[in-house]
Amino acid sequence: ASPLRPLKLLLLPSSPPGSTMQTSCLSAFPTSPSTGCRYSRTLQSVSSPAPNSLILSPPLSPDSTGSLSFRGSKAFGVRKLAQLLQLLTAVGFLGVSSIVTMSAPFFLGNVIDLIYTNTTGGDLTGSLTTLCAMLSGVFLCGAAANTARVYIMHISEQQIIKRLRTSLFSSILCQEVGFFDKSSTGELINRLSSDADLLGRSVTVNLSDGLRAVAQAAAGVGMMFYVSPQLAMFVLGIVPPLALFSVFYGRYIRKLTKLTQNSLAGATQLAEERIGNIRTVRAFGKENVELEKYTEKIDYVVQLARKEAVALAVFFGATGLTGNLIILSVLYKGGLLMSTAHMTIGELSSFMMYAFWVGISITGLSSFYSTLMKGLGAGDRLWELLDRKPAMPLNEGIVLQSDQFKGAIKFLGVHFAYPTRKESPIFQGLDLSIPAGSIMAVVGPSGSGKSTLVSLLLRLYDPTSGAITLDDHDTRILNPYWLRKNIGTVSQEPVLFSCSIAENIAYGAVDPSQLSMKDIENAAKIANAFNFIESFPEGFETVVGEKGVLLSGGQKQRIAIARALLKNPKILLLDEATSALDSENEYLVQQALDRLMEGRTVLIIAHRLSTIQNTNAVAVLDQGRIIECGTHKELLANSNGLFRKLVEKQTFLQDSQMVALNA
Ligand SMILES: Nc1ncnc2c1ncn2[C@@H]1O[C@H](COP(=O)(O)OP(=O)(O)OP(=O)(O)O)[C@@H](O)[C@H]1O
Repeated sequence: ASPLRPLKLLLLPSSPPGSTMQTSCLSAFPTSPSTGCRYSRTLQSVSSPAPNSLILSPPLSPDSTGSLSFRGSKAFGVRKLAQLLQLLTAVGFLGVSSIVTMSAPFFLGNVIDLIYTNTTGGDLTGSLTTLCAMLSGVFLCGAAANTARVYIMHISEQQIIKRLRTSLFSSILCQEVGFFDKSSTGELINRLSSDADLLGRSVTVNLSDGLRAVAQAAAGVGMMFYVSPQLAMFVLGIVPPLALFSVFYGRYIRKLTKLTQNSLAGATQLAEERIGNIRTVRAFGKENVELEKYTEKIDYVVQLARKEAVALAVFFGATGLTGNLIILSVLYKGGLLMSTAHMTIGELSSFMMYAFWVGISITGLSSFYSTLMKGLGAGDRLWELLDRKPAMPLNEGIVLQSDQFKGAIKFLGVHFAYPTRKESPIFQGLDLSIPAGSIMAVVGPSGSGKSTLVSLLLRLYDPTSGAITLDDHDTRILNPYWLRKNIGTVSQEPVLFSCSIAENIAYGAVDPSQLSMKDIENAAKIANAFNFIESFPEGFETVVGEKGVLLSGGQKQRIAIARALLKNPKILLLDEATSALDSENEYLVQQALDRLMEGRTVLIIAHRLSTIQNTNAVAVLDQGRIIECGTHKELLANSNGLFRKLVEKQTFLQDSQMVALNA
C-alpha cells in the first residue's frame, strides 16, 4: 500500500455516500429518533440511458422516488473545505508552538550568558525582568497554540474515523451478495470498529504529534549546528544507524498488526455468531466449548501481542538509551570545547537543551512511527474493502415505466452455480414462464434449487448463462434497485429489525416518511396483524427484539406480509411462507397472503403440496430443470410424474406421523 494512502482519508465523503465516491451506490438511511432503527430510502438517478424510449421511462429521479440520496453536494464541499481549513489551522498552531519551543533554548542560553558574563557585578534586575517577562509571554503563546492544536486534532480524529466508518459501511452495503457468502460478518465488523479506529488515530493526533516531533527534531538539529557545528557533527553520528533500525522495526510492527487484526476479526466473528445464536448454544449446553474456542483465538492474539511487546520494548529501550547517550556525549565534548574557549556556558546550555529536545523528539518519533505503522497495517485491510468495486452495481441500468410494467417472468435456459461452489451447478438449462398476473407454484425435492430461483429473480446473483426476463427485458440490463422495488418477498423466516412494529412495517414502503400511521394500521389489518399488535401494551410501538425474537413465527409472518403490502410490488415471491406454522396461524397467514397476492404475479415456493391447489400452475423442479409443468389437477393425474410421487410421499409421511402420534 502506498504510504500516501492516508491522504485519501481527506477525500472520503463525510456523509452517507451517494454523491462522490460511492456514486449510485446507496441511499441515505435516516434514523428514527425513537429507536435508532433505520428505514431504507430510495436512490438517486441511474446512469444508463434507456435504449428503447417507447417502453422505458426516464431514469429514476430523486423526486419521483422520494430519494434521500445525499443531497447538497454544495454543503458537502463546504464541509470538506471547513475540515481542510481546520487541519491547516492545527498545522499553523503546530508551527507556532514548535517555533516557541525551539527558540526557547537559544534565548535561555542568552539569559545564562547575560548572568554569567556580568563580571562587573552591576544590577541585572531590570534587564533580567524584562527578558524573563518577554520570554514568559512567548511561552504562554506557545502553550496556547499547543492546546489549540491538541483540541483540533482530537476533533479531526473523530471526524476522520466517522468518515472512514460511513465510507466503509457504504462500501460493505454496496457489495454483491456473493461477497457476503465469502466474508465473515465478524471480520467486517472488526474492520468497521477496530481497524477504522486504529487508522483514524494514527493519521490525526498521532500524525500531529509526529509532525511536531519531526519539526522539533529538525529545528533542534539546525540550531545545534548554528550553536556549535563541531559539537553537532560529533553528536549526530549516531542518527543513521538509529534510522535504519527504525525502518526494520516499522516493517515488523506493520506485519504484526495485520496479523493481530486478522486474528481479532476471527475472534469477533466467533463471539458474534455464538451470541447471536445463544439459544442453540444453550440448548446443546455448549457454553464451555464455545468459551474454549474463543479463548484459543484470543490466546493467539496475546501471542502476537507478546511479540509486539518485545519489539516495542527493544525499540523504546534503544531510543531511550540513544537519547541519554546524546546528552552524555554533548557534556563530554562540550566540556572539552569550553575548556579551550571555543564555547560559552550559555552556548553549551543552549546546545544541551536542543540535544535534549532532539532526544525527546526522537523518542516521540518512535512512538509516532510505531502507531503509524499499526495504522497502516489496519489501513491495508480497510483499503482492500474501500477500493473493492461491487460485481453488481446497486443502481445502474434501465427502468421500466410503472404503468406499462406487467410483471411477466421468464427463465430462459438458465444455468447457475453459486460463486463459492462453481463445481456444483444448481440449474442446467432451466426454462419457466410465469404469465403476468398469474400464480405459479414451484415444487421439488429439498436442495433442488427452489429458493435459488428467488435469489436469481431478485438479482442477488446473475445466471452463469441463459437469461431471466421481466416483460421480455433481460434483468441484467434493468436497474437492480428498480427491480427490487417491484418485487416483494415473504419467506419462511422473515427477518425483522430490532425496532418498533410500526417501523418494521414501514420498512416496506419506498418512502416511509410519506406514510401516515393510518397506512401502517391498514396494512396490519389486511395482514391479520392488527389485533395481536393492539393486544400488546405498547401496540405498534412494541420493540420486536433482534431479528424479531420477541414475536412468534406466525406474528413475524403477518408483519412481513404487512410490510410487503406497503411495498405494493408487481411481483410477489413467497418462499415457503406458511410451512412452519400451526393450522390456526396458517389460516390467518394464508388469508393475509391471499389478500396480498391479488392482482400480482406470484411465485410460490412450496413445501406442503396441499397449500398450492389454488395456483394457476405448478412447476416441478428436479436436477436443475423444470421436468413437469401444469395445473395441480393435471400433474396429479400423471401417475408416473414426480409431482404425483411427491404428493404420495408427503401423504404417506403425514399418515405415518399421525399413526405414531396416536400410538
Ligand atoms: N449461498 C450459497 N452458496 C453456496 N451454495 C448454496 C447457497 N445457498 C444454497 N446453496 C446450495 O444450493 C442448493 C439449492 O439450495 P436451495 O436453498 O435453493 O434449495 P431448495 O430447493 O430451496 O431447498 P429446501 O427445499 O430444502 O429449502 C443446495 O444444495 C444448497 O446447499
